[in-house]
Amino acid sequence: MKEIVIATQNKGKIAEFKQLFEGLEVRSLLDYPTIPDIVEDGMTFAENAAKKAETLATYLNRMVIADDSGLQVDALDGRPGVYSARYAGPSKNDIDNMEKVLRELKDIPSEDRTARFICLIAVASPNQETKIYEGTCEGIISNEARGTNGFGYDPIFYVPDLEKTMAQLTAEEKNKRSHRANALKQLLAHKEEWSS
Ligand SMILES: O=c1nc[nH]c2c1ncn2[C@H]1C[C@H](O)[C@@H](COP(=O)(O)OP(=O)(O)OP(=O)(O)O)O1
Ligand SMILES: [Mg+2]
Repeated sequence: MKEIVIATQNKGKIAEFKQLFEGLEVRSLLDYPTIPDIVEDGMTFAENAAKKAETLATYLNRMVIADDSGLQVDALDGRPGVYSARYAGPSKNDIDNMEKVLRELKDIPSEDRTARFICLIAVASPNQETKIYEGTCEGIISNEARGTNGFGYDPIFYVPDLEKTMAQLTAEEKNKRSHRANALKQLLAHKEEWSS
């Protein structure tokens, strides 16, 4: 079976990529525990995605993809943005991160709680220019957490046309419309750019 390597330690992302890349063997940083942590010090999702993909591609001497993603809330001037994973502190706690967002939006009415998930996927290969693909997914920040599927900010991300939070969707439903699925569609639509 053909395999794809994804430079991520996030179990939620890994589970989604396993479904999205149905038929491929998906490997991740969890399969290479001796590789040192990759510091995400970029100013943009694209920089962080490229750094994660390039670091592991150099280390393994093969093609690697990486996903840098996060939540952008309009009423918070785009925060948590690139700091989504560590929004409430270095422990990267999903519950604390969601509580912080809900607290900051406490007095904001629902029509002003617009937000989007963003996903940048980088494809890096040794001695090749790194390619970047983007996907987004629009929603509203709910007043409270609802649902237990997915990961990260999914329980507070309400999808208006489905009248559910992302965490109330099945994995199949999320994978049809998520920022990650949309970025992957772009990647697959531009295969000629990176598959040489
Ligand atoms: O579909 C999603 N549903 C809910 N939340 C999401 C999603 N996609 C990203 N997110 C949030 C989680 C985390 O707070 C941040 C990603 O941060 P990000 O640095 O890309 O990932 P990470 O540090 O968890 O793992 P890694 O860097 O090893 O891939 O955005
Ligand atoms: Mg990260």
